[in-house]
Amino acid sequence: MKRLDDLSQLATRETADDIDARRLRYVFNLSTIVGGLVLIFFAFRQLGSEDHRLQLVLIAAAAGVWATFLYVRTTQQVVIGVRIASALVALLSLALVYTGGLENTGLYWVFPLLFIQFIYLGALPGLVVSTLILTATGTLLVNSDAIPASYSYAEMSRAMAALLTLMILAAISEFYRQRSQVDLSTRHTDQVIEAVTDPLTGLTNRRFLDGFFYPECRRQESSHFPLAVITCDIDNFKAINDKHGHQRGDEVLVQVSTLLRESLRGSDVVSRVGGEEFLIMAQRAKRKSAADIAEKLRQRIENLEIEGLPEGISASFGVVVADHYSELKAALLNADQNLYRAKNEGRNRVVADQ
Ligand SMILES: Nc1nc2c(ncn2[C@@H]2O[C@H](COP(=O)(O)OP(=O)(O)OP(=O)(O)O)[C@@H](O)[C@H]2O)c(=O)[nH]1
Repeated sequence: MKRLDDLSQLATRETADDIDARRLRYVFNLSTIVGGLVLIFFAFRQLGSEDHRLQLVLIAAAAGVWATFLYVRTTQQVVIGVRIASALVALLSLALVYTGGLENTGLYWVFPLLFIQFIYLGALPGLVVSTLILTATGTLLVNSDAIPASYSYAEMSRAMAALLTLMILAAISEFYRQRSQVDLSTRHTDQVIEAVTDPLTGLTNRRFLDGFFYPECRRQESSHFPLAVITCDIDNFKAINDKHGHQRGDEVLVQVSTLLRESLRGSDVVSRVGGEEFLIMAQRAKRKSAADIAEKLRQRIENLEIEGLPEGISASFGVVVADHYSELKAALLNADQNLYRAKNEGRNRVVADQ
């Protein structure tokens, strides 16, 4: 199970989380840059006005969103940036309702600003923040005599009803968007796991090595190297199949796979890379311990008791240690050559580079 957890982490890393984080980053960048420009545009349109309150609000909001944009550019803290932007947008919404905005159109601008809360925060936090904004807006409108803006009763009641409807629709839409994204990501993860898992033994396969493990070795060189590359091949497997049948042969493969998996550390990678051939990658292993690991495995396979196979089985091993990622390709070839030598020298043995 642990193996599958590791795989699922690897499989999801490039998909759901990253794609959604990218979506949020794009929306944040676009909304803060364009939003700031729109605010400045309206602030300039207010130049002639005697009341400078709205102008100040618009300029302060533009400065705030641009500063948040710069903060995210330098720190890469998109989630914090989005929360700050959400707070600024909430304050701007209330300031527009309070001042009345340009020619008393403040209430209309609350619509897009409320919608942005859902894009920034998602369904539930968006609902909480927009409920607070609507409550505060309602409070200001109930006390409309005490605020500079002047709205008619019909305008206020229609705006509140429409805002409430928008909030509910936006929450439902965002909720289902998030849910379908989780569904898609789970489906994708399942497909990736299936593609990189050998169906007979449950071990990882060559696709896992090529698609995930080797790239990970390149990215995180220090946590993988020195890397012991151990090739393992069951001896005379064709004879086992011929004598005991293909099904018994399959059982041998399953038992050897379980033995390999259980004999190694959770961080070691065990893959079935051919019919009766396995590739083991022991991370941060020393030259001597790599050969010892292979020898331990050889002995355990030799002592494995398999029902209906009284003569038992054996396996040959080729071992090489790669100190750096640049040596990995050559190490894989050399490990194969060592395995070939082990077969030629009589099988049931370990051949390791000194
Ligand atoms: N039961 C079973 N057999 C398989 C599977 N995949 C490959 N094989 C068989 O494994 C056998 C491998 O035979 P060879 O490559 O000649 O190797 P070997 O007999 O083990 O001989 P050495 O490797 O030289 O010791 C072939 O007969 C394949 O048909 C599988 O999934 N299940």
